[in-house]
Amino acid sequence: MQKILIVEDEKAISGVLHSILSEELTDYEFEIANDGLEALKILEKEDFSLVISDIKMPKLSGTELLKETMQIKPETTFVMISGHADIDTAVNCLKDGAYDFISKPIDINRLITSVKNALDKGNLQKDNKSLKSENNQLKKKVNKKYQMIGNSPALKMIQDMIEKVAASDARVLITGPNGAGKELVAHAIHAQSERSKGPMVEVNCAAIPSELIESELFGHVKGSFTGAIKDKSGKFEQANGGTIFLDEIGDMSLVAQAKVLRALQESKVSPVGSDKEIKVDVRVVAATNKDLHKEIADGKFREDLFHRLSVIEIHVPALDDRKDDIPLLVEHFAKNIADEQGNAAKKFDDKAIAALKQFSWTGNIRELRNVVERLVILGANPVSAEDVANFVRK
Ligand SMILES: Nc1ncnc2c1ncn2[C@@H]1O[C@H](COP(=O)(O)OP(=O)(O)OP(=O)(O)O)[C@@H](O)[C@H]1O
Repeated sequence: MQKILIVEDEKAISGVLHSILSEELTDYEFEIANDGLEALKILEKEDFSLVISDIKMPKLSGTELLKETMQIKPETTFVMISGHADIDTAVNCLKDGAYDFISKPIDINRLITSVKNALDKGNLQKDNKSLKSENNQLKKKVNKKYQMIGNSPALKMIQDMIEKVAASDARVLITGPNGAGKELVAHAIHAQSERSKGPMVEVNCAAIPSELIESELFGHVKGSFTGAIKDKSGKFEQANGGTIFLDEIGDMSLVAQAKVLRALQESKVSPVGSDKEIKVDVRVVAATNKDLHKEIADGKFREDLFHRLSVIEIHVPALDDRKDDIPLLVEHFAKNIADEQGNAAKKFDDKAIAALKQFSWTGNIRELRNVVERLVILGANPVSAEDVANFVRK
């Protein structure tokens, strides 16, 4: 039950306040202190939704009580009660953090309104605080999922770039071989940006047949082609206010590239079969494992689209080019796998790590994760170089 503290040296007044307010506010518990010092001792031990305090009191005045409480429990809401002579002091109390003051003789209606408003404000602040902390916890969880492990200079440079580009709305092209972490970079950019409040919509351009990509990206209206049985929104519209991640952009047909180019130039999309144009506010992040310069030279990728997409280019190097990241990645994956299985994480001894560093990782980090999982299941604890020799065929 939430509590209200009444601080008043005149027992007759505290008694009246108590009986009026306890009748109005049946959901609250009341406590009475006879002076500021007694109140401070109570406040040090317990939390109150509201303190209603007289200003002029022996031992510790209401003003001093307010100041002391703001030091230890700044979230406490105060309503001050002032005599005629101390109106100026009451106004100063507002500057020191009190919510309101009521002058004597007390007008009952004014008292009840002020107390109810003060309680509402306190509860709103509490809700706001708990929503903020819930939001922060969620963000931390998301950020953890897309955490980029490693301390090689290459990875540190990528992390630094992510931090910088996340603060902007610039389009980003992420390049690098399969399994190197391009998708992770895209998620990290979104998660660290202001747009993280909005959606992150992923499109795997290689997985969508070229005749369907336009409808997938921009939506369609009912009847615009066989199979369009109802209106459907496209991925650009779904990503409004957030980020669209165009994965494997190098595999998109030239026809689809032309349409994406138009959407990027105009920040508008037209659903298939409609002449309506929809304005969208979307940040575009694209990724490819192809060498787009070569694709352009071969006439397979539009140069104008390349320039639109690659305002910032982040290259994620192959794991073989940053083997220094292997020890931390192994430890990270071993811990993740143990968490998934509800076991304690297995250790890898130095020789096992050295053996893993000897390999060539053509499947990059994805392949390393699979190998760690195999070794965690099949190997001893700690996982040894013999385990690596026995269970990893490369
Ligand atoms: N630095 C890293 N730290 C931790 N995990 C990583 C890191 N880089 C990649 N991973 C993990 O490795 C796997 C492959 O990464 P991701 O899917 O981002 O690669 P990709 O380059 O997008 O691959 P593809 O081109 O095949 O789509 C994922 O499980 C990802 O979480």
